[in-house]
Amino acid sequence: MAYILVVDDESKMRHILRIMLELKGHKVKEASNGSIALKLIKEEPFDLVISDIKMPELDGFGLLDELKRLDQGPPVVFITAFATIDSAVEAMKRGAVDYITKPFEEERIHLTIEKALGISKIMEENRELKRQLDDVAGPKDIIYASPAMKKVIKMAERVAIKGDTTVLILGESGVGKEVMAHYIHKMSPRAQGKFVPVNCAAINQGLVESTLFGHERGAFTGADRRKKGLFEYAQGGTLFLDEIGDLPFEAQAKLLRALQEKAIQRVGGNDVIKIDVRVLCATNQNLEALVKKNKFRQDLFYRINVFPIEIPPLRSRTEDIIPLAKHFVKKAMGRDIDGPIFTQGAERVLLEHSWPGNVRELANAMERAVIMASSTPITVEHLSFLKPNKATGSLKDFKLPPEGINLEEFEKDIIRQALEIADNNQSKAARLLGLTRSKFRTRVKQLEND
Ligand SMILES: Nc1ncnc2c1ncn2[C@@H]1O[C@H](COP(=O)(O)OP(=O)(O)OP(=O)(O)O)[C@@H](O)[C@H]1O
Repeated sequence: MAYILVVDDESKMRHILRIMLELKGHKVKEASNGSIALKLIKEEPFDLVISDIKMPELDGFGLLDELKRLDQGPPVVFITAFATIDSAVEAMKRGAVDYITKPFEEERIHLTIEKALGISKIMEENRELKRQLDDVAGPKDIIYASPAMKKVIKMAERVAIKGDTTVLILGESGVGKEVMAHYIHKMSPRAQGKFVPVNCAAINQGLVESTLFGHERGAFTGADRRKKGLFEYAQGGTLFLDEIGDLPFEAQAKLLRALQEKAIQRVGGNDVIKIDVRVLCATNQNLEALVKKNKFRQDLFYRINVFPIEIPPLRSRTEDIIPLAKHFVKKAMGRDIDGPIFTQGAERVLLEHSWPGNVRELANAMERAVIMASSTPITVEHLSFLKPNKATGSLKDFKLPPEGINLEEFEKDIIRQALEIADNNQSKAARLLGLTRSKFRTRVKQLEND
């Protein structure tokens, strides 16, 4: 038994197919065009779609294209009125798994459907395998939805496969530079090797070279044993040099040599040790400005700036805020969550905050909100520590446009916004507008009556 969606603008055709399919024990739903079908497919788990090609609004090919974009739709079998090779070939080229011809031959239809259902099962198994693979090899924790991040990820994936290219990851503090470095490693041919992150700003200045390149016994006071550095430790894998702008000047020369010669020497040693390590760097400083101030070597800057990737601040990719926030809430609660995670008002507060500390600030805020809320949905109250920019009584930034406004509509809109932020609590909404609850109610009533 399978769940099949029949899409045709002719109700008679849908009816004939429904009867044929139901007699074989399948469950059937009908749609009269591609748009309706698409909506249903997003809501329900169909095993198969049988669709006409020519239909008003969204035709069969359009539906197929949309399903491909969803990347998880059921397989599609087309119905063609006349068995012209052309439309059948076009259908298969576009990704349909098969086609049936009108007038229907019952036996052939059932054979086609059995075959298509077999393909459906394989597609589902493939998806499951891919999910399992992602769990093992891929970082599933890089969350994004914004076009800006999609572009960045695409670039990262493109450079990741070039397993030796140095990448410079730029962006404000907390935007996810380390997460990105890890992602590049995981998507690269070095994924089986180690990912070794090191924060250049956090290493004791005097020990930077020894930390990165290792030292021989007796190289300096306290070096009572030979020690391997992080470059050797990362052999075959990826070394991530975070806050590269803070690397001391002398160590920069040594790093440049290591990158150019793919070899290092331990501090106090003469042996040249070959290294097979990809270096990824990150900074939130302006390296060019540091070069001008003679704080960063120009030659090293050119060497590491081969492929810069800039991660935009969270405030300029607002589409990422809610998916990230939901991810952090689930993480903080340690489980999946049924039902809404945020109220509408809470989402609005999250979207309106400017997130100067970027994703890190959002992660910390969600941890705090979960403690305050203890259960979902999280409301505006649980986010009160975010202190939204409070509008001043005079609305200084609001300028009356020369063509004027409709004051009543404006007031209605402000009241609607207040209710949204207050999660429909009238007292809270009144407070947001500096009104008493009774005055607020009178206003609302007046506007409703107008
Ligand atoms: N796209 C993302 N998906 C999921 N988690 C993210 C994402 N981006 C950042 N994070 C999380 O936000 C926090 C900060 O990220 P990360 O340490 O990578 O930032 P950073 O830019 O390297 O910061 P800094 O400049 O301070 O070193 C981490 O807890 C990280 O897991």
